[in-house]
Amino acid sequence: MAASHSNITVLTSSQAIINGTITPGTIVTDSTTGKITQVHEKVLPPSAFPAGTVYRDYSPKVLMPGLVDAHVHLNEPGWRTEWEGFETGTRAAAFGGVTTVVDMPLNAIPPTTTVENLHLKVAAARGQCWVDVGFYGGVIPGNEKDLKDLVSEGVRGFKCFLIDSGVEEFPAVSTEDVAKAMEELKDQDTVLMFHAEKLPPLSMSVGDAVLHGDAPLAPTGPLDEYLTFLASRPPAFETYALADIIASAPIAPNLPLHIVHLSAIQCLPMLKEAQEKGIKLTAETCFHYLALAAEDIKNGDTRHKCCPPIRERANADGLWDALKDGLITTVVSDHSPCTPNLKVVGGGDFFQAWGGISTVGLGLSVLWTEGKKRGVDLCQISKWTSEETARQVGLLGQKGKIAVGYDADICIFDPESSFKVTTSEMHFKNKITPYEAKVLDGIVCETWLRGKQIYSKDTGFDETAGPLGSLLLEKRQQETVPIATTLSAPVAIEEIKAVNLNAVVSTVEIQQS
Ligand SMILES: NC(=O)NC(NC(N)=O)C(=O)[O-]
Ligand SMILES: [Zn+2]
Ligand SMILES: [Zn+2]
Repeated sequence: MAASHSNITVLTSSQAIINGTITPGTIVTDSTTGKITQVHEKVLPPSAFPAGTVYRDYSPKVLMPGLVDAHVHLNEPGWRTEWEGFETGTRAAAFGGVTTVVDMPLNAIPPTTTVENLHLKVAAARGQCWVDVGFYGGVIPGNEKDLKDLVSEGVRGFKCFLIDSGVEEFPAVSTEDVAKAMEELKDQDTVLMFHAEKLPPLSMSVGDAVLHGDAPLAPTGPLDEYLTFLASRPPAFETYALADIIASAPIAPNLPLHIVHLSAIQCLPMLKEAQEKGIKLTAETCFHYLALAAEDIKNGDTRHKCCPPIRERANADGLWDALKDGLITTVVSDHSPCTPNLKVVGGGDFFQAWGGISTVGLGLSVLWTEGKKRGVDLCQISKWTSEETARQVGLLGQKGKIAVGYDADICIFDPESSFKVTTSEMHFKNKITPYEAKVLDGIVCETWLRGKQIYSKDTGFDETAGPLGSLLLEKRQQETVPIATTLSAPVAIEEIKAVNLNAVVSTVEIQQS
């Protein structure tokens, strides 16, 4: 009898993030269906479950939903697999309690701009992923007729650039191209996302500088000085792009629009006003815009180069406030690595170095380290990095929450410990990140994917089971109301055992063996 319940595992702790609060919690998971079958807002003893049930008490560590990192560049297939790949990128994710990543359409060759190209990407990913992986499609000039087919094939949204992307096979779109994409997508269940930096027109003044043609602002100081780089991508690039997006929004009033990696706080009043007018516009920001500041970046330290740039500390303060107010809803990594020779180059020339920061898997600790100084709790962090990111990519109902019927993706987090970031904490392919040698608070002790432990701080990755990640190619879904809800009222032990044996969760039936 005992062996028949080996697919059921009970995770319990005096601290769990359930229904948006930290509470004692017990989570019953089924590794056969991969689902959470019961959630109790209290610590239940092993005797509450049938003999043979695996039972783990993690008190006082925090049981939280696995993170959904809605913005990573895994760069495979093609020659930039040297920069990152599915195996290493998703391993790094699992290390950091991230159980789902969504891969950006650019940097791989070919880019994910057609169904054929998506199929190549999916073939490259299969069997390599330690966590679940979804895919974005890309909008480039002239591919509007590919977009609906990409929706049908399960892309979780689309990204386009309003400025040079840094890679030639993924050109920027014009306002007219955006209009065409919006026409195609206006009745589709998807999201259109923008790299929202755009060059204002000729001789529009930007701060002290005046723009010339469509070239980015020419450097006005030494090329290895961070402030020279910062000044070359001013907030006006972001506000100008945002104004353009807002002006186009009426073309597709039902289509969700989303700003990726928002950096400049000057965008915030515009975002607020657009949302108040009923425009379906959301924004994400990144770990590095919240935790790093221009004042601290040493000249020549091109590990910090990304676009839009990391701005001053006062800017980070404003981004934190916008998160707390719910104006910005998500925080992602924008993990966009490259090889060291392209990142630290030309004696620290910010204009030659690749733009992109390696963070996947470090984000939870980065956010906790900075957030707790600012009075932020783990529930808020979890909302920004799990629940809301899952919603953003159409996975809410399946990912991003500890709730019955959801995938049993769990991160076990110890907020009281800290660690120094060394190469052994960097599981991404190229061990180069601005967080190197920094001490971060909060350690991910274990990561569980669909009811199975895939990573443990003590025993490492489960190499025997191998990468267990699935590719998320089913169509986007809205949140569904699970059949069973969290049980918070006192429940008799016999009743729990009965539920455990007979649980039917959403449409998935638990198999009895
Ligand atoms: N080609 C890129 O990976 N670009 C990325 N680069 C950054 N953020 O610096 C991005 O998301 O725009
Ligand atoms: Zn971008
Ligand atoms: Zn990106």
